[in-house]
Amino acid sequence: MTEVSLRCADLARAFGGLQAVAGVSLALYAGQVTALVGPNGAGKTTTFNLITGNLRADSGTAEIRGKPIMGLKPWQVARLGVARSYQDLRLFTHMTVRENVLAATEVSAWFWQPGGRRAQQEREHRAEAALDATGLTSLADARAVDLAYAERKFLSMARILAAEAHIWLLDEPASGLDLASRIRFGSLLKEAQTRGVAICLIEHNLDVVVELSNRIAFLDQGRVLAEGDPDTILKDPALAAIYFGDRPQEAA
Ligand SMILES: Nc1ncnc2c1ncn2[C@@H]1O[C@H](COP(=O)(O)OP(=O)(O)OP(=O)(O)O)[C@@H](O)[C@H]1O
Repeated sequence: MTEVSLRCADLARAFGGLQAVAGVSLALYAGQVTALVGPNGAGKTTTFNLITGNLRADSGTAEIRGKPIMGLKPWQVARLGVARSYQDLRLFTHMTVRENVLAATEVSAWFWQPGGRRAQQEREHRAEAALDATGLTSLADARAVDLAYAERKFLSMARILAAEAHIWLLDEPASGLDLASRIRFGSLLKEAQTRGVAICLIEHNLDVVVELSNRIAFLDQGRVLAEGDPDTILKDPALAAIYFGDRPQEAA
């Protein structure tokens, strides 16, 4: 059986009267891509926020390789090996591409480590490798704000790579990418899978989901309605009706 990298159970979070996440249970496996699929407002990004400590859960549990993480701060979760990307990318727009990637390497620089030249060189080496893997080496000295859209998406991925995390939570990383860029993106994921990274992908484009994911967790109204292999989930007419906004109860 494949190793479980992250497991959460019964996660819940309300915003006032709105139950955004209503008892989500989910496992992410080493070397596998799990796609979180569901209509707008289903609770996908909020689930990420609960896992990463960006939001506090009202209830539920989560653990990384068996270590409980509920209540930890985002930086503490990051140090347990979770890297996360955002829909709005959250780059340091006025820093250079290289500086953006170097900043992401600091997550694994433990505060008691002697800094020293060697540690610095190791971080620089990781940053250069991430730039190379994402095709950004020639743009390393450009400011993030001056990059084209697809290049910004790849910069966000370079930051993930440089963090050397074993769990990646990616919020719509392929949205707006053309086919060639999507293929490049797909090969980054494949390479990470071979290294045992557990990847969770929020994705609206079902072609991308089929291309890249091993499993789907289908969310609706804060709940996982179904989980399984992409073929089975995407062929389910009831889920398709929900996904495309055609619920039977809304038809009247
Ligand atoms: N900080 C917040 N305060 C109030 N309501 C929120 C907050 N964050 C999310 N919500 C609401 O919670 C629900 C779930 O939002 P969430 O962003 O998790 O959905 P999603 O599945 O990621 O949607 P999308 O696919 O559109 O990004 C939505 O109704 C959203 O408006």
